[in-house]
Amino acid sequence: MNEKLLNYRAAGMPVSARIRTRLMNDGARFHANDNIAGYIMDGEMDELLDEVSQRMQGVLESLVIDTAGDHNSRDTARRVAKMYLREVFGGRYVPAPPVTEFPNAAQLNEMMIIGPITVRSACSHHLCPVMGRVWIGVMPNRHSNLIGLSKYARLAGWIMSRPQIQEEAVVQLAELLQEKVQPDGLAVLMEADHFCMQWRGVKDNDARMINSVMRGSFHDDAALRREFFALIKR
Ligand SMILES: Nc1nc2c(ncn2[C@@H]2O[C@H](COP(=O)(O)OP(=O)(O)OP(=O)(O)O)[C@@H](O)[C@H]2O)c(=O)[nH]1
Repeated sequence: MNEKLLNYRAAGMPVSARIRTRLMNDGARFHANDNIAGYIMDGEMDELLDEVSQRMQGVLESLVIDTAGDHNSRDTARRVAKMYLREVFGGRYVPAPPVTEFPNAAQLNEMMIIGPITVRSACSHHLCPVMGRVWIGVMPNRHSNLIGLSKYARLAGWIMSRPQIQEEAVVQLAELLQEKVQPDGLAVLMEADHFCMQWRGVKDNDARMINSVMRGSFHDDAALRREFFALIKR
Protein backbone atom coordinates (compact mmCIF):
# COMPACT_ATOMS: atom_id res chain seq x y z
CA MET A 1 0.00 0.00 0.00
CA ASN A 2 1.13 3.53 -0.82
CA GLU A 3 3.05 5.09 2.09
CA LYS A 4 1.16 8.39 1.93
CA LEU A 5 -2.16 6.54 2.18
CA LEU A 6 -0.91 4.65 5.24
CA ASN A 7 0.09 7.97 6.86
CA TYR A 8 -3.33 9.51 6.18
CA ARG A 9 -5.00 6.44 7.68
CA ALA A 10 -2.72 6.54 10.68
CA ALA A 11 -3.70 10.20 11.18
CA GLY A 12 -7.34 9.03 11.43
CA MET A 13 -8.46 11.22 8.54
CA PRO A 14 -11.90 10.21 7.13
CA VAL A 15 -11.59 8.87 3.61
CA SER A 16 -13.75 11.70 2.19
CA ALA A 17 -11.30 14.23 3.68
CA ARG A 18 -8.35 12.43 2.10
CA ILE A 19 -10.00 12.47 -1.32
CA ARG A 20 -11.02 16.11 -0.90
CA THR A 21 -7.45 17.06 0.07
CA ARG A 22 -6.10 15.51 -3.13
CA LEU A 23 -8.72 17.32 -5.22
CA MET A 24 -7.97 20.66 -3.59
CA ASN A 25 -4.20 20.22 -3.85
CA ASP A 26 -4.70 19.71 -7.57
CA GLY A 27 -7.15 22.61 -7.90
CA ALA A 28 -9.69 20.13 -9.32
CA ARG A 29 -13.42 20.88 -9.20
CA PHE A 30 -15.62 18.46 -7.29
CA HIS A 31 -19.12 19.73 -7.92
CA ALA A 32 -21.99 17.24 -7.63
CA ASN A 33 -21.86 16.50 -11.37
CA ASP A 34 -18.06 16.12 -11.61
CA ASN A 35 -16.30 12.79 -11.94
CA ILE A 36 -13.65 12.31 -9.24
CA ALA A 37 -12.58 8.74 -10.02
CA GLY A 38 -8.98 9.83 -10.67
CA TYR A 39 -8.63 10.92 -7.04
CA ILE A 40 -9.85 7.72 -5.40
CA MET A 41 -7.27 5.06 -4.54
CA ASP A 42 -7.74 1.30 -4.55
CA GLY A 43 -9.85 0.17 -1.61
CA GLU A 44 -11.15 3.65 -0.81
CA MET A 45 -14.64 3.08 -2.26
CA ASP A 46 -15.23 0.46 0.45
CA GLU A 47 -14.06 2.90 3.08
CA LEU A 48 -16.31 5.58 1.57
CA LEU A 49 -19.23 3.16 1.78
CA ASP A 50 -18.59 2.72 5.52
CA GLU A 51 -18.29 6.47 6.03
CA VAL A 52 -21.47 7.36 4.08
CA SER A 53 -23.39 4.57 5.89
CA GLN A 54 -22.40 6.05 9.26
CA ARG A 55 -23.41 9.56 8.19
CA MET A 56 -26.74 8.28 6.78
CA GLN A 57 -27.35 6.51 10.07
CA GLY A 58 -26.91 9.91 11.73
CA VAL A 59 -29.44 11.47 9.34
CA LEU A 60 -31.99 8.75 10.13
CA GLU A 61 -31.42 9.25 13.85
CA SER A 62 -31.91 13.01 13.44
CA LEU A 63 -35.15 12.26 11.60
CA VAL A 64 -36.15 10.41 14.79
CA ILE A 65 -36.56 7.04 13.08
CA ASP A 66 -36.13 4.03 15.36
CA THR A 67 -33.57 2.20 13.21
CA ALA A 68 -32.98 -0.38 15.96
CA GLY A 69 -36.64 -1.23 16.58
CA ASP A 70 -38.10 -0.74 13.09
CA HIS A 71 -37.24 -3.86 11.07
CA ASN A 72 -37.80 -1.94 7.80
CA SER A 73 -35.29 0.78 8.65
CA ARG A 74 -32.60 -1.37 10.26
CA ASP A 75 -30.25 -1.52 7.25
CA THR A 76 -31.52 1.57 5.45
CA ALA A 77 -28.40 3.66 6.11
CA ARG A 78 -26.14 1.16 4.36
CA ARG A 79 -28.66 0.54 1.56
CA VAL A 80 -28.87 4.26 0.83
CA ALA A 81 -25.07 4.63 0.95
CA LYS A 82 -24.70 1.74 -1.51
CA MET A 83 -27.39 3.17 -3.76
CA TYR A 84 -25.68 6.59 -3.88
CA LEU A 85 -22.10 5.40 -4.32
CA ARG A 86 -22.58 2.39 -6.58
CA GLU A 87 -25.79 3.13 -8.47
CA VAL A 88 -27.53 6.46 -8.78
CA PHE A 89 -24.40 8.64 -8.28
CA GLY A 90 -21.97 6.01 -9.55
CA GLY A 91 -20.99 8.25 -12.47
CA ARG A 92 -19.02 10.44 -10.02
CA TYR A 93 -16.85 7.63 -8.72
CA VAL A 94 -15.96 5.37 -11.65
CA PRO A 95 -13.95 6.17 -14.78
CA ALA A 96 -15.73 6.57 -18.12
CA PRO A 97 -16.86 3.30 -19.71
CA PRO A 98 -14.42 1.98 -22.30
CA VAL A 99 -15.40 2.95 -25.84
CA THR A 100 -13.87 1.32 -28.88
CA GLU A 101 -13.42 3.87 -31.64
CA PHE A 102 -13.52 2.58 -35.23
CA PRO A 103 -12.21 4.61 -38.17
CA ASN A 104 -14.83 5.95 -40.54
CA ALA A 105 -13.49 3.69 -43.31
CA ALA A 106 -16.51 4.15 -45.59
CA GLN A 107 -16.22 7.94 -45.15
CA LEU A 108 -19.85 8.20 -44.03
CA ASN A 109 -21.13 11.75 -44.06
CA GLU A 110 -24.88 11.38 -43.54
CA MET A 111 -26.72 12.27 -40.36
CA MET A 112 -27.43 9.50 -37.88
CA ILE A 113 -29.74 9.66 -34.91
CA ILE A 114 -29.61 7.52 -31.78
CA GLY A 115 -32.53 7.51 -29.38
CA PRO A 116 -34.58 7.67 -27.40
CA ILE A 117 -32.05 6.62 -24.77
CA THR A 118 -33.69 6.31 -21.36
CA VAL A 119 -31.73 8.28 -18.77
CA ARG A 120 -31.99 8.43 -15.00
CA SER A 121 -30.49 11.16 -12.91
CA ALA A 122 -31.21 13.29 -9.83
CA CYS A 123 -31.35 17.03 -9.36
CA SER A 124 -28.46 18.55 -7.44
CA HIS A 125 -30.88 20.73 -5.47
CA HIS A 126 -33.08 18.15 -3.75
CA LEU A 127 -31.50 14.85 -4.90
CA CYS A 128 -34.92 13.91 -6.31
CA PRO A 129 -35.04 11.61 -9.36
CA VAL A 130 -34.96 12.96 -12.89
CA MET A 131 -36.27 10.46 -15.45
CA GLY A 132 -35.96 11.25 -19.09
CA ARG A 133 -35.02 10.46 -22.66
CA VAL A 134 -32.13 11.63 -24.79
CA TRP A 135 -31.73 11.78 -28.57
CA ILE A 136 -28.32 12.22 -30.18
CA GLY A 137 -27.72 13.38 -33.74
CA VAL A 138 -24.29 12.92 -35.31
CA MET A 139 -23.03 14.30 -38.60
CA PRO A 140 -19.73 12.48 -39.20
CA ASN A 141 -16.94 13.51 -41.53
CA ARG A 142 -14.21 11.31 -42.95
CA HIS A 143 -11.96 11.97 -39.95
CA SER A 144 -14.66 11.13 -37.37
CA ASN A 145 -14.55 8.03 -35.22
CA LEU A 146 -17.44 5.63 -35.25
CA ILE A 147 -18.42 4.17 -31.89
CA GLY A 148 -20.72 1.24 -31.12
CA LEU A 149 -24.40 2.14 -30.74
CA SER A 150 -24.58 0.84 -27.18
CA LYS A 151 -21.76 3.20 -26.23
CA TYR A 152 -24.00 6.24 -26.68
CA ALA A 153 -26.27 4.82 -23.98
CA ARG A 154 -23.31 3.86 -21.75
CA LEU A 155 -21.75 7.32 -21.99
CA ALA A 156 -25.13 8.98 -21.36
CA GLY A 157 -25.64 6.73 -18.30
CA TRP A 158 -22.21 7.67 -16.94
CA ILE A 159 -22.92 11.40 -17.24
CA MET A 160 -26.47 11.18 -15.89
CA SER A 161 -25.73 9.01 -12.85
CA ARG A 162 -24.63 12.04 -10.85
CA PRO A 163 -26.59 14.82 -9.18
CA GLN A 164 -27.19 17.10 -12.16
CA ILE A 165 -29.10 20.02 -13.52
CA GLN A 166 -30.46 19.25 -16.95
CA GLU A 167 -28.83 22.24 -18.64
CA GLU A 168 -25.35 21.14 -17.52
CA ALA A 169 -26.00 17.43 -18.09
CA VAL A 170 -26.65 17.88 -21.83
CA VAL A 171 -23.55 20.07 -22.21
CA GLN A 172 -21.36 17.48 -20.42
CA LEU A 173 -22.74 14.73 -22.66
CA ALA A 174 -22.21 16.82 -25.81
CA GLU A 175 -18.60 17.57 -24.81
CA LEU A 176 -17.84 13.92 -24.14
CA LEU A 177 -19.35 12.81 -27.48
CA GLN A 178 -17.54 15.58 -29.33
CA GLU A 179 -14.24 14.32 -27.89
CA LYS A 180 -14.94 10.63 -28.65
CA VAL A 181 -16.57 10.92 -32.09
CA GLN A 182 -15.17 14.22 -33.42
CA PRO A 183 -18.08 14.78 -35.78
CA ASP A 184 -18.78 17.81 -38.00
CA GLY A 185 -22.02 18.32 -36.14
CA LEU A 186 -23.59 17.07 -32.94
CA ALA A 187 -27.09 17.46 -31.52
CA VAL A 188 -28.18 16.36 -28.06
CA LEU A 189 -31.79 16.74 -26.96
CA MET A 190 -33.14 15.77 -23.55
CA GLU A 191 -36.70 15.64 -22.26
CA ALA A 192 -37.19 14.80 -18.59
CA ASP A 193 -39.57 14.62 -15.65
CA HIS A 194 -38.19 16.25 -12.52
CA PHE A 195 -39.59 14.61 -9.42
CA CYS A 196 -38.69 17.64 -7.32
CA MET A 197 -41.55 19.33 -9.20
CA GLN A 198 -43.91 16.35 -9.20
CA TRP A 199 -43.50 14.45 -5.93
CA ARG A 200 -42.97 17.61 -3.86
CA GLY A 201 -42.79 21.40 -4.28
CA VAL A 202 -45.28 22.72 -6.85
CA LYS A 203 -46.52 19.13 -7.51
CA ASP A 204 -47.04 19.75 -11.21
CA ASN A 205 -47.17 16.30 -12.79
CA ASP A 206 -47.29 17.48 -16.39
CA ALA A 207 -44.45 19.98 -16.62
CA ARG A 208 -41.30 18.57 -18.21
CA MET A 209 -38.08 20.16 -19.22
CA ILE A 210 -36.83 19.92 -22.81
CA ASN A 211 -33.45 21.31 -23.78
CA SER A 212 -30.84 20.79 -26.41
CA VAL A 213 -27.27 21.50 -27.39
CA MET A 214 -26.36 22.02 -31.06
CA ARG A 215 -22.75 21.97 -32.15
CA GLY A 216 -21.03 22.45 -35.52
CA SER A 217 -23.24 21.86 -38.55
CA PHE A 218 -26.36 21.38 -36.38
CA HIS A 219 -25.75 24.83 -34.95
CA ASP A 220 -24.95 26.50 -38.28
CA ASP A 221 -27.41 24.79 -40.62
CA ALA A 222 -31.08 25.43 -39.79
CA ALA A 223 -32.26 22.84 -42.36
CA LEU A 224 -30.18 20.09 -40.75
CA ARG A 225 -31.50 21.08 -37.33
CA ARG A 226 -35.08 20.95 -38.63
CA GLU A 227 -34.44 17.51 -40.15
CA PHE A 228 -33.16 16.26 -36.77
CA PHE A 229 -36.22 17.58 -34.92
CA ALA A 230 -38.54 16.14 -37.59
CA LEU A 231 -36.94 12.69 -37.51
CA ILE A 232 -36.94 12.19 -33.74
CA LYS A 233 -40.76 12.41 -33.57
CA ARG A 234 -40.94 12.64 -29.79
N1 LIG B 1 -32.79 25.02 -14.02
C1 LIG B 1 -33.04 23.84 -13.43
N2 LIG B 1 -33.75 23.84 -12.30
C2 LIG B 1 -34.01 22.63 -11.75
C3 LIG B 1 -33.59 21.41 -12.29
N3 LIG B 1 -34.02 20.42 -11.49
C4 LIG B 1 -34.68 21.02 -10.47
N4 LIG B 1 -34.69 22.37 -10.61
C5 LIG B 1 -35.28 23.43 -9.79
O1 LIG B 1 -34.36 23.90 -8.83
C6 LIG B 1 -35.05 24.80 -7.99
C7 LIG B 1 -34.45 24.82 -6.59
O2 LIG B 1 -35.09 25.91 -6.02
P1 LIG B 1 -35.07 26.44 -4.53
O3 LIG B 1 -35.95 27.64 -4.52
O4 LIG B 1 -33.68 26.61 -4.04
O5 LIG B 1 -35.70 25.22 -3.73
P2 LIG B 1 -37.15 25.09 -3.03
O6 LIG B 1 -37.34 26.23 -2.09
O7 LIG B 1 -37.24 23.71 -2.49
O8 LIG B 1 -38.07 25.29 -4.32
P3 LIG B 1 -39.44 24.60 -4.79
O9 LIG B 1 -39.05 23.43 -5.63
O10 LIG B 1 -40.13 25.67 -5.62
O11 LIG B 1 -40.23 24.21 -3.58
C8 LIG B 1 -36.50 24.37 -8.06
O12 LIG B 1 -37.21 25.41 -8.73
C9 LIG B 1 -36.47 23.12 -8.94
O13 LIG B 1 -37.65 22.96 -9.69
C10 LIG B 1 -32.84 21.47 -13.51
O14 LIG B 1 -32.41 20.46 -14.06
N5 LIG B 1 -32.60 22.70 -14.04
